[in-house]
Amino acid sequence: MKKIGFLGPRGTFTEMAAKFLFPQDERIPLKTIPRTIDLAFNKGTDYAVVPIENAIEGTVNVTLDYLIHQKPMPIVGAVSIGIAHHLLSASRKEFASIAPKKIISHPQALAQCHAFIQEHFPDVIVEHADSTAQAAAWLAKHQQDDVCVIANREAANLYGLSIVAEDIHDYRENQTRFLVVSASHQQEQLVTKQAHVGEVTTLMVTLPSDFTGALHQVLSAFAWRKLNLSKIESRPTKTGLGNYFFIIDVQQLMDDVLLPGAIAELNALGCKVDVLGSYCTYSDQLTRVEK
Ligand SMILES: O=C(O)C(=O)C[C@]1(C(=O)O)C=C[C@@H](O)C=C1
Repeated sequence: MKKIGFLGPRGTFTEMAAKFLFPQDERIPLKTIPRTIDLAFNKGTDYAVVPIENAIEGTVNVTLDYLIHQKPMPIVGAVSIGIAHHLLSASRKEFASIAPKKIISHPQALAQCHAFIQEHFPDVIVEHADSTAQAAAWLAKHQQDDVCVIANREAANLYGLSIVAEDIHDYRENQTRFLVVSASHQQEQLVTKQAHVGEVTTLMVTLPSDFTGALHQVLSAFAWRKLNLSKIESRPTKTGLGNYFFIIDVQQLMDDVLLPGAIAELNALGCKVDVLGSYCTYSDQLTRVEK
């Protein structure tokens, strides 16, 4: 049985993702995303499952930055999970009669429900927790009537809280993509074939400084080879204002010809290229996106 680290406690969305990919394995809840990554890096777990991107709020910067700057590890898989947020209370009151002074949750969850909070509780104090389930566990312990948390149904059941408002995320199509990273395992077939929706190679490209049209030339190296890109994102190198690198997702696994050719072309332009992973992607929606 493998050991899977995830952002805990039990009842997080990350646990849903870990359970989906590793239903038979031992799942180990950890307090924060960095700690989850640390343990996999030190080979205390076989895999870490960490959130990377949300359809409403975008990249989970702490995951990307920590993986790049602190504990680099290959990405060996990714899974997208449908995300539904609910407002949870320790009391049994109806929505119309609650007046929370404070709403606690993970910053990503709070951001995904921003419009709901503004509309219904414009003066509420918003407090960050390490995860949605951690906020739910706190409320179950402290039983405060004037506090609500945002978390999922599983957390409501686990911690005995009631759902006072359902599906409070601001846009219906809410999904989060989670990465599976490992210091000890290669990419492998993680779940049943039906959940497999595609393949990705993630590259980190640092442009040479002061090179007019560099990004244009980088993109051309993929374009003329007909390599499809599904994401391009810039993040600061943390070496000075205005210094950025690019994270590029190419929609295919590493091959012998096209991707090595594109990388060689980028190197010739003076770019530094790191392959962060070449892996299969999965989804709980069970639909294969044909290329
Ligand atoms: O707090 C949780 O339940 C998590 O699993 C973290 C997390 C995230 O960081 O994006 C995961 C999915 C949702 O987007 C909200 C929160």
